[in-house]
Amino acid sequence: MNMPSWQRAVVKVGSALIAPDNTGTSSKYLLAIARFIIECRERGQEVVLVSSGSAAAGRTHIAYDGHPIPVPIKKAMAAVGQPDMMANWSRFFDFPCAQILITHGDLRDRARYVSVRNTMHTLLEHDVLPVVNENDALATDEMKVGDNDNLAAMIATLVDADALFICSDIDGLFDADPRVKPDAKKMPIVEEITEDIFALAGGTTNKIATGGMRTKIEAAEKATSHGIDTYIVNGSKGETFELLLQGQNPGTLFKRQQDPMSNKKHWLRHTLVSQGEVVVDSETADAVVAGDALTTTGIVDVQGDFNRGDAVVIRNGENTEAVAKGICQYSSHELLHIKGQEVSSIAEQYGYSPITEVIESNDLTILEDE
Ligand SMILES: Nc1ncnc2c1ncn2[C@@H]1O[C@H](COP(=O)(O)OP(=O)(O)O)[C@@H](O)[C@H]1O
Ligand SMILES: N[C@@H](CCC(=O)OP(=O)(O)O)C(=O)O
Repeated sequence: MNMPSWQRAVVKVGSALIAPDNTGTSSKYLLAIARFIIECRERGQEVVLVSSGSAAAGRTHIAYDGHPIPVPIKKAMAAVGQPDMMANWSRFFDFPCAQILITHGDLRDRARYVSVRNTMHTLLEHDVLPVVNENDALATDEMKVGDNDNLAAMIATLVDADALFICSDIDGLFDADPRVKPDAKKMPIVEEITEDIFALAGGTTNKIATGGMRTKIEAAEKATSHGIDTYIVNGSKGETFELLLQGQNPGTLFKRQQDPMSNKKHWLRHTLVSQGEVVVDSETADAVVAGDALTTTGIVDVQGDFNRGDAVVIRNGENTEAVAKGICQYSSHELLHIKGQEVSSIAEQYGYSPITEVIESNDLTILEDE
C-alpha cells in the first residue's frame, strides 16, 4: 500500500533497538535507521529523532540485575548512558546532531514550550539533526512525560511534522500481543483510534523499555488528531526502511484526522495537565461549547487548588460532563469568592475591576468526546 507523502517527520527509536543485547549501545539496528534518515535529508525532507536508550546504554556502567530497577538507579543509568546514546548516533552522520533533553514540565509551560519550539525550528533551518529524549536524570513523577512514544507525539506536534515513525521491535499493531499469541494478525491500517484499538494493546516484556503497545497507540491518537500520519514499524528489519523509502507502508499506519486541531488547541488538550475544576450551569456549559469565553456568572462551584495560569476542566454541574479545558485567569481561592457574581457587583464589593473573562475563548479547548 502506498503511503501519504511527507515533508517533516519525527522518527522515534525504542530502547530495544539501541541496546538489543543488554550490553550497552549497539550499531546492529541503528545503521539502517541512520541510512534512512540520511536518505530522507538528501531528498530534502526534514527529520527529528526521538531516541530512547539512555538507561539501556547506562546499564553497562551501573550494574543492577533486579527487576524493577529502583528509580534512583534508573536515573543514574540514564545520566551516564545519555552521552553514549548520543555518540552512538552521531558517529553515523556527517552533519551535526543537537541534544535536546526535555520533560513534561517544559512542554506544559506555554513560554517554555514556545522557546523549545523556536530552538527546534532554528536547528532544522540550520540542517542540524535534533536528537530528543526525556531528561530522565532529573524528571520527577509530576514533571515527566514518562515514555518516549508520547514524547515523540508531543515533539511531532511541536515541530509541525506531517509524519511520525515509531520504530520498535515488532512489525506493527497486531490484534493481540504476538509474543503471547503467535497467531495474532497485523493490522496494516487503523482509520480511527477507538477503545477497541486500545484494548488490543499489551505491555512490554523488555525490562528496560517503558511503554509497550498502549503508549504507542496513545502517541498515535495525539499525533493523528494534529493531522500527523503515524506509523509503527519494525526498526530491527532493514527492509522496513527500504519500503518506507519506496513510499510503502511496512507496518501499521494510523491515518491522520482530516480536520486537525490548531497547535494551541492541541497543546491545551494533550499537553496541559488540569489542576482543578470549575463547575458551571448547563446554559454556561452550552455557551462555552458554542465558543464563548467563561465568565463568573455561570460558575456554581470550584474544585481543587489551582493558581492563576493553571489549566482547569470546565464541568457541567447538571449532567457532570467535562465540557472543556482551558487556562484560568483566576486562582481557585479568588474564584470561590467571585463565582456566580456579575462583574459590576464584584467591582463594587472589592473595589477593583476584575478581569471580565475567567477563561478566554482562545485559551479553551472543547472536550466533546470525553
Ligand atoms: N497488540 C500488540 N501488537 C504488537 N505488539 C504488542 C501488542 N501488545 C503488546 N505488544 C508488545 O509491545 C512491544 C513493543 O513495545 P516496547 O517493548 O515498549 O518497545 P520500544 O522499546 O520500541 O518502545 C512488542 O515487543 C510486543 O511484545
Ligand atoms: N527516556 C528513556 C526511555 C523511555 C522509553 O519510553 O523507552 P522505550 O519504551 O524503549 O521507548 C531512556 O532513554 O532510557
